[in-house]
Amino acid sequence: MYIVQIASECAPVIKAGGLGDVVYGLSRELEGRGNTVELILPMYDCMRYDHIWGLHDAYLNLWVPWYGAAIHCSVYCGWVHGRVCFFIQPHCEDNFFNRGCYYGCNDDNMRFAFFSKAALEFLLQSNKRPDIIHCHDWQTGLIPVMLYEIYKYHGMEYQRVCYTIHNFKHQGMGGVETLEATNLNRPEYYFQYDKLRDNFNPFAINFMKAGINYANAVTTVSPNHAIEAQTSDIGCGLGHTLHLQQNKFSGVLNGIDYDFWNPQVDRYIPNNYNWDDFEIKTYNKKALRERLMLADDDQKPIIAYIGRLDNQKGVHLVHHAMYYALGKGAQFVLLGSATEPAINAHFQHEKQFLNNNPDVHLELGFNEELSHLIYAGADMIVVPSNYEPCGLTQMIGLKYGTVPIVRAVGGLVNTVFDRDYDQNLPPEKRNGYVFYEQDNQALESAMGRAIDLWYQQPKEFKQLAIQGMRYDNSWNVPGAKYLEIYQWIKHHW
Ligand SMILES: Nc1ncnc2c1ncn2[C@@H]1O[C@H](COP(=O)(O)OP(=O)(O)O[C@H]2O[C@H](CO)[C@@H](O)[C@H](O)[C@H]2O)[C@@H](O)[C@H]1O
Repeated sequence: MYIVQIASECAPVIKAGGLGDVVYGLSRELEGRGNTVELILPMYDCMRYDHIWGLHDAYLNLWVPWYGAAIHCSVYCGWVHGRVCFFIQPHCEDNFFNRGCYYGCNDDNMRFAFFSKAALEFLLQSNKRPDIIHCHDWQTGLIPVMLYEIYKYHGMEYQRVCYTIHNFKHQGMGGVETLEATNLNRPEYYFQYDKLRDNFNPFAINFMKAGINYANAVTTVSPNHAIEAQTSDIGCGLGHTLHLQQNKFSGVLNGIDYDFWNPQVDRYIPNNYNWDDFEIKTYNKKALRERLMLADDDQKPIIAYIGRLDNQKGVHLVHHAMYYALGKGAQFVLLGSATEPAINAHFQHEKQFLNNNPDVHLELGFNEELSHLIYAGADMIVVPSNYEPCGLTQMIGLKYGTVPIVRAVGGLVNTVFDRDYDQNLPPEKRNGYVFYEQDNQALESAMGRAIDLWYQQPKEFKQLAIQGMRYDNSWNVPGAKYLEIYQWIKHHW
């Protein structure tokens, strides 16, 4: 099959979070199974150009219709760790992707509406006719709309769309101007509830709702989250839309790329290891302590948090986890970045306050290399999310023998099984600790059990970590599931 992925991120060249990992990892798996896969991405000024090989011009005169005129774009092509990627660079005063950031601009909706339009225009003009267009999150929600309302009539009638939602919280809103800019026009048509009109704001069109209504198949990133999104407020107002479209909606658990996230071959960690030489992990722990200038004390476990610092991630519990760990005599390492000024200020303040404490380190910012050392060096990783569509950090933790302590939401439920209380799996299949409520006591109940096991029954703790390492969370199974979905939409629509 010929598959084109269209997204706003692809790790490691463009990565703000888990979306980037998934776009890269899934593409690699699909290619490994004999499919042709290409990616279309924005050409941001701030992406990691050092991860692109052989960047060359691929299509220099792409004219993208926009507001009744057209914007001149160049398309460049290069390899990102083996994946063929096309980068779209518009030449216009808006400088859509030369903003020094991936997201967070006031006109994000216009930036990505333009990107979606440009991606389709590139396919059309360069005569690319993939079997499947797989697009991701709100940034590309308008793609199936434009495909079926415009491009279908210009020679793209056989393309089918799979749309994957990684986070319902960010849906992308626009007004009449978005319809004008993209040449969709006809507000009286699109502003209907079964089309693009937002379920709550009658004056807005909703990009994600558009994607759900127009794509041939819609997925989210874990089976449990697919249920949550339809039946609770976690669908952020799209529950009803999903319910109406339930025949084409499902949850496919993400995988992680074991070429990149694998302690046996990871080139960012000083000592490679696996479950049969698990003791080597302690050298990474030592290296982590040295790197972050933590006290070199073998008698303490290291507990880590890695992730964006925002309300989704349960920041109040992240904060509590830090002090609870210290109170229990453990060390704590946090790697995270906050986009919200108040949350950023809070953790900056904590960092200063704890500056002289030899048992804690807060690294505020994005640091891919350091994240690998933390996964390899820590004993436990805490993921106390308010909601979590899938969650990759617990899966990476498992692979690195770093025991996850998670709240029972979203994909965390599908991947972490409580050592003491899981009812469905025998003890030798369990791999971490799970808590349910959103308060400090709930977090403590799980963290306390984990830390106590580390201190009191180290052999048992090691056994638990190794059981986690044996889990297969690779892209193997999810890759096959996506191919089934692609086949289904290719033959049934
Ligand atoms: N400061 C930092 N420095 C270095 N690396 C950092 C970092 N902060 C995060 N990372 C890395 O970014 C990734 C984050 O994965 P998450 O599952 O937390 O994704 P996120 O919530 O962004 O995305 C959404 O999409 C993904 C993918 O579908 C879903 O798993 C998730 O539930 C959903 O919220 C991991 O690879 C992690 O190591």
